[in-house]
Amino acid sequence: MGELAELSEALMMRVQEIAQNGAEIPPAFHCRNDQGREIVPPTESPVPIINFSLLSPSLSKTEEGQKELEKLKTACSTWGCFVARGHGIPFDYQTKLIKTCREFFAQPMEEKIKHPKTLESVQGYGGDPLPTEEGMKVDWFDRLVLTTFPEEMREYKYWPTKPTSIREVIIDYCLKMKVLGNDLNKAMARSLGLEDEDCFAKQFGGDKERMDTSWNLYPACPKPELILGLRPHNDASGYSILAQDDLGLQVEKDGKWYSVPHFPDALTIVLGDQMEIMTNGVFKSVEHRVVVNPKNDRFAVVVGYIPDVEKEIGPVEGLTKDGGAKYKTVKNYVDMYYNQFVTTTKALDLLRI
Ligand SMILES: O=C(O)CCC(=O)C(=O)O
Ligand SMILES: [Fe+2]
Repeated sequence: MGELAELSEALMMRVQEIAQNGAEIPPAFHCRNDQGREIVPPTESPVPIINFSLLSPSLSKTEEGQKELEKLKTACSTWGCFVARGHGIPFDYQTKLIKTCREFFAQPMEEKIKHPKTLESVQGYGGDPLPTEEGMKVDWFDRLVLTTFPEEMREYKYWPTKPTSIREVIIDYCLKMKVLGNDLNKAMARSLGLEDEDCFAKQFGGDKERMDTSWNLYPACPKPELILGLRPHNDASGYSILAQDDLGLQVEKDGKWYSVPHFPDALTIVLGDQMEIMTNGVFKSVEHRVVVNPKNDRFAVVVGYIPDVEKEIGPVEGLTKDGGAKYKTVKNYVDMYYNQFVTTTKALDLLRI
């Protein structure tokens, strides 16, 4: 078998199957390394919790509103992450979303691989290629990745049709996240005291922002101390909005791993590299990873909120007054990020001035 064919075949094998077969965990998954960092449990985790409803512009002059904006600024600049409650997405709606995600992954493999990820694209159903050579390490998860907005970027060949509601659920949820993203862009600008509260929205491209969605399944694993659902990484997005059905996400701060607390009604916002660039380093792109549960499968629906690929982004004017720009401008950072992924130099480091 040729190398490419072998790799394609490997792409077809899924972590879910390995977990269901109950076989030994292949050594390629043995990649957990806590890097000597203490792990702070969720019950003691100080990861900030923001009440989104208090970020509304109508409250920004009130004491409560001011306090929450201040909290948002501290969360984004010291943690690069926060848990959002009071965001207005009904709890039933979120439950339905996660249910559809579970239904998708519960289908037989023949159904799911009708729209597989290919070697050319990160879109479709798949995950990390299973190793084809010695020393390759892989994460313990399967995922469905799709670009949902702008509409003209959709490639329906990667979009599943079952369960029957799936396309509608994906689009409708991303539309809701578009509204939330718009509100968050404004709130972040207000929290930084920027004159133009649309400065981030403009960088995202107005209505042309890109939104990628990733539906992640982390099968239960009897040996969570050996493996990672997702190895430490920073997101290439502006920020990612996560709905999860369980604990597992950890963020790095001051050399420790902090477990992100889980509330079924909450969404977690993880700041990516492009928000760090746009805020001239005031907000922080946060390193994060996922640990796996020994008993239960874990599901997460991630929406990457990303600047328009045609748009040049860079530090916003109001944040370069003292000391100038710390980052170069860049277009289509996501591609740059993935091109750098296999090297030792991070894409963000190439843009630092
Ligand atoms: O599953 C999670 O909680 C995090 C997922 C994540 O970090 C990602 O998809 O980039
Ligand atoms: Fe991530």
